[in-house]
Amino acid sequence: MTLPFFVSAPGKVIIFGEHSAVYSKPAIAAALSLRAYLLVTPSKDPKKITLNFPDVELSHSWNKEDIPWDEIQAHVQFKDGRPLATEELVPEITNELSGVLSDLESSLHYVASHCFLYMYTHLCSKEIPGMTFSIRSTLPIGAGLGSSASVSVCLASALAVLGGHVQHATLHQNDKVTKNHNPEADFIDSWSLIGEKCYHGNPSGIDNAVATYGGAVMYQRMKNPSQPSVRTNMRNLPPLKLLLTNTKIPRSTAYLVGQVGKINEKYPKTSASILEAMEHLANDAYQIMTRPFFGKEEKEKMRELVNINHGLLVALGVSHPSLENIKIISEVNKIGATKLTGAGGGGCAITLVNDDVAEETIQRTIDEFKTHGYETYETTLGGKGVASLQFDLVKEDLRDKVFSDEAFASYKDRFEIDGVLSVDNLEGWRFW
Ligand SMILES: Nc1ncnc2c1ncn2[C@@H]1O[C@H](COP(=O)(O)OP(=O)(O)OP(=O)(O)O)[C@@H](O)[C@H]1O
Ligand SMILES: C[C@@](O)(CCO)CC(=O)[O-]
Ligand SMILES: [Mg+2]
Repeated sequence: MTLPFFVSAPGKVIIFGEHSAVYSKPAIAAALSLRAYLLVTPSKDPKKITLNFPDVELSHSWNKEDIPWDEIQAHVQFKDGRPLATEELVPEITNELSGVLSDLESSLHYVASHCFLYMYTHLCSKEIPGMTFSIRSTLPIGAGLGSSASVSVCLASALAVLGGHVQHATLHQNDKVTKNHNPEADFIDSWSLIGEKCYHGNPSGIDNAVATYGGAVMYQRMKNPSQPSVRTNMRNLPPLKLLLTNTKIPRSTAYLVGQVGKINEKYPKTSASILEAMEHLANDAYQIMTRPFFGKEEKEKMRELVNINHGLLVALGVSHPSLENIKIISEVNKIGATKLTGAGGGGCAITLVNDDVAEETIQRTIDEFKTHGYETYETTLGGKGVASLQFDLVKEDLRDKVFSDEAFASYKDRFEIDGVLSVDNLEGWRFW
């Protein structure tokens, strides 16, 4: 195994169907150009595994010998010689890991470390020397844009490569279009879903699927968890002008998914009707988005569906005053239709911008958002999926800077990270 190397995976925006996706309804989502990057370097002490996750202020090391490898691996299931991503987390393994995690005080650090160790102990072995795993992301964290899934996909792909279950990515982006059957990406997707289970208990799998494969998809989890989810690629995403605005109100996806679960238990018939409405809505949107001609009438319908979807999410109790404020401001300025995106409760809203709005009006609205402390992102939809960057594939004069732990830790913001590492600009990135 040649170290160091990078992997990277995108965040996502759910256009229709968040929350209903958990209840096996279809949802439509697209990858973003905002991404997580994971750098794997050899540890000075080969017995040590270190996590450097500065975005969440986590820096932690373990002695590899302290991990109960034999006890954990006794519970690992294999299929075709590779560790199998199970339908549920194995409680005995979580229990074995709790001893190694006992010195992590904050629950955020505990969950992130558990997620790492759960995948590490399945995909790697005690024979593999210690390494340092450093993550930086250009995505806002806990804001509805799939930051947890992009991290899960990065960890799953890097650990699968280290464990010898998957080869480094080899495809140039243009080769990808022709590749329909992709067992290596499928393996990464299945393990990143395990990561998402560590983060929020009951994920639909849409976020990690988009982070793995990129592009835009209609996604549906099956009611029977042993059946694979259905993923329909939407190759020709219509030209949608979207504003993505972050309220910066922190929230947890696990909590919000749990709250919808409670509504579902308390009012099963009412909630079933809301979820069914969301199902029809995602199907209607899919029909409109895949029409060969996407004109004025289609755009108008999309905006109506955005408004209806937001209303249904409000009914499930996952909005927040700041999200309503973004909706009001965009309506007063008549820039387009707004809905929350991701789990809600804070985080981000998307605005589908009307075609005829003057650039000046959009800018004025963004400035108004700013006065409330909100941040609007410029990003493109249909971003590239999971990728790896090997040392040898980068131009010789750039290698030391690109793969330096110190340089990676020193980038001040997302612009500096992308300035060096962007999967669109730095030569050497390959895709699975
Ligand atoms: N850059 C990062 N470094 C380390 N951990 C991260 C990073 N980004 C995200 N995470 C992990 O993901 C968690 C946030 O996940 P959560 O699912 O709550 O939000 P999200 O994925 O951003 O939004 P949504 O699931 O609604 O799309 C963080 O608490 C952290 O554990
Ligand atoms: C809220 C949710 O639907 C989307 C989170 O991005 C949860 C999921 O689908 O896993
Ligand atoms: Mg998440």
